[in-house]
Order: sequence, then structure tokens, then C-alpha cells
Amino acid sequence: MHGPYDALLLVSFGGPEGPDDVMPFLENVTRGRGIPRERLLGVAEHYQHFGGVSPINEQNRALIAALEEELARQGVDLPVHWGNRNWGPYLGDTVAELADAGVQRVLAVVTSAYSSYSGCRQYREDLAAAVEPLGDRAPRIDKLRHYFDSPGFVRPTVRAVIDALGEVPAGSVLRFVTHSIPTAMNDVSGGPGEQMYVRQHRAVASLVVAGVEDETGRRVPWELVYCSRSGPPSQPWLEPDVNDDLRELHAQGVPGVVVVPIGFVSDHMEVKFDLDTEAAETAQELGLPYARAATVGTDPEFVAGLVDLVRERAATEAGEDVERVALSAVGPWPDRCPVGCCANLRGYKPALCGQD
Ligand SMILES: CC1=C(CCC(=O)O)c2cc3nc(cc4[nH]c(cc5[nH]c(cc1n2)c(C)c5CCC(=O)O)c(CCC(=O)O)c4C)C(CCC(=O)O)=C3C
Ligand SMILES: [Fe+2]
Repeated sequence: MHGPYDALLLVSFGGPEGPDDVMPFLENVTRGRGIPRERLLGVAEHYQHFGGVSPINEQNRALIAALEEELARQGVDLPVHWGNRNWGPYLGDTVAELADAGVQRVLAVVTSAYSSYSGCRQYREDLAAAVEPLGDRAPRIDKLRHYFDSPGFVRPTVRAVIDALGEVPAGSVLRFVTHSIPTAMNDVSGGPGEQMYVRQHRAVASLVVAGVEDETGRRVPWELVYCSRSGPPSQPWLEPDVNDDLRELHAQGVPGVVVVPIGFVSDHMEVKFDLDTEAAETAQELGLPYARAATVGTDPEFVAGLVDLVRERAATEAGEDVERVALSAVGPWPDRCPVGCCANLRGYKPALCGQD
């Protein structure tokens, strides 16, 4: 059953595939965004530290393979295509190829689970830019609703946290980690004043903590902290930074910490560098026992959960009455984003998959 759709389209960030790609990639990411040059050079070093290769592309190839397998297993006959915002295969090229192949209806699955300009509307603008040159030949593109509070995202995270808690002393605490964004971007995430970026993350963290308690009987103290701040120091971004927080935890005498990167669906550079390299080093300097919980990646339950959401959407588009599973009170997120959702603070641009 795949309702009206002809194809799935995995939509992601993209990343460099070798040392010479790093600066052109970073220029693509930061064009017109006022990111200080020192920050850019610093981030270039993070990539060069890993041979100039971002882990994200390989992880997306693995996710596509896992999705194809699960779709076949469930008897859903939908091919999976792939397009990125900042590096090849570029979204514009992929969507043009789909049009050439006569594909008419596409369901986009974005590798970002939450509402924010960077993780939601910017991708919707990218989709609009991708169809724009194609005119009447453009496929119609829908976007899968946000899956942060889906069982397929929450349950593997619960398991990952339980595993990681086994690596640190009893009495350790949890620190859920996500990408910092400007507070002004958070304010309009999900709609004017909604602050959905933070609210959705806190909802996921609560669900995970409750899941861990259900399974282990342990109620573990937690907070939400941030990594990967960029932008000029004068601009407020979400805080605390994970490294500052580790110092604070050490000062409080906690016996250890598990960091849980719920802001990332796989081990992106932020996870590999900002957590596994930098934050791990901070913890080591402090003598603070530290473990990092796995991201959902290609966990079979996550992949099956995405396919469940694909089927839900296909049925909805086919006019069927379907149950919309969501574990938190801030979900289920609507299929089409509401007016003013995750506004572009630099000015309105056309976007697909929303009411505006
Ligand atoms: C909310 C959010 C997500 C999660 C949602 C999602 O997954 O989409 C995300 C993902 C990612 N961000 C990534 C990389 C970068 N992000 C940057 C810059 C920025 N990110 C921002 C926010 C987010 N980013 C923001 C507000 C900026 C400032 C500039 C701007 O307003 O746009 C910069 C420039 C240098 C710097 O400023 O740090 C880089 C290199 C990669 C690839 C990693 C890899 O290679 O594995 C991924 C998945
Ligand atoms: Fe980013």
C-alpha cells in the first residue's frame, strides 16, 4: 500500500567527501549567514580531523538501504531517492531527475526530527527551489510529519540510554544534547512564540526518561544542553553548552554522565566531533566518567517506524481515516506545517509542504 505516491525522497544536509570538498561545502552552508571566519576555519579543522569526510553521507546511504529493505519486507513498492541541501547529490538535481522519469508524487523524509528553520522550513524552501525551474513537469512533493515523538524514534533511544548507563557509575545523570540555534530561531520554531524546537526536545527527553524508568526502575535526573554553537558572540544562542555543563556537573560532584544526542538521527559530525572528541575530552580532563548513547541511525525499530509513518501518510492522502500515533502532548505534528511555522528571519521565501 503506498497510496498516491510514486517515490520517497530522503532529504538531508550533505557533507564533504574529501579534504578538497571541505571549504566549498562550508561556503555552501554559510552563504549569507554572517558566520565569523574563525568559526568557519575551526569547523573546517573538525572535518579535516576526519580526513575531510563527513560521516553523514555514508549514514544516509545506509539509511536508504535499510529503508529499501524494510519497504520490501512490508510489501510497499516505493523507490527511495536522495537529495541534499549543501552537497551532492543536490536536491535540485535529484528532483529534476525524478521529473525526467515522469514521477508525479513524491513523499520527502527529512533527516531532522524537529521543528526549526534549519531543520524544517529551510528544507521546505529547498524543495520549492528544486521544483521551481521545472514548471509543470515538477512532481508534487509532500513531507513526512516530524517524527521526534514517534515510537520508532523514542524506543531505540530508551534502549541506547539503558546501554550507556551501564558504562558509568550508579547515580550518574543524563544530558540530552542537541544543536544550539539562535534563541530568536527557537522563538518562532513551530510558529510565532511557540518555541517548539526546545519544547519538542524536552518532550522527547521526558519520554526517554520515563521509558528508562519503566524498564529499569531508575529515575535518572536529566537536563537538555547544547552543542555546535556558531554565529557571532553578540547573538544569543540556546545554552548551556555541553562542555560548560560538564564542568558544572563535576563541580556538583555527580559520579558520571551519559550524553544523549537526541538532536541528531545519526552520528553526524556534531556527534563525532563536538561530543565524541571535544566533550569527551572535557570530561576526561575533569575525571568525570562519561558515556555517549547511540543515535537511532539504522536501528530496525527506527526504520520500521519511518515506514509506518510513510504508510500513515499514504493512507491519509488516499482519503482513509488513520490513527496518528504520537507519544507526546506536543504531537502529532500536522502533515502540513502551519502558517508562520519556523519563519525565515531573513525574509520570506517560497516553501513547499506548509500552509505558507
Ligand atoms: C538545528 C540544526 C540542525 C539539526 C537539523 C538537521 O539535521 O538539519 C543542523 C544540522 C547540521 N548542521 C551541520 C553542519 C553545519 N551546520 C552549520 C551551521 C548551523 N547549523 C544550524 C542549525 C542546525 N544544523 C545553525 C543555526 C547554523 C548557523 C548557520 C545557519 O543559520 O545556517 C555549519 C557551518 C559552520 C558552523 O556555523 O558551525 C555546518 C558545517 C550538519 C552536517 C554534519 C555532518 O557533516 O555530519 C548537520 C546535519
Ligand atoms: Fe548545522
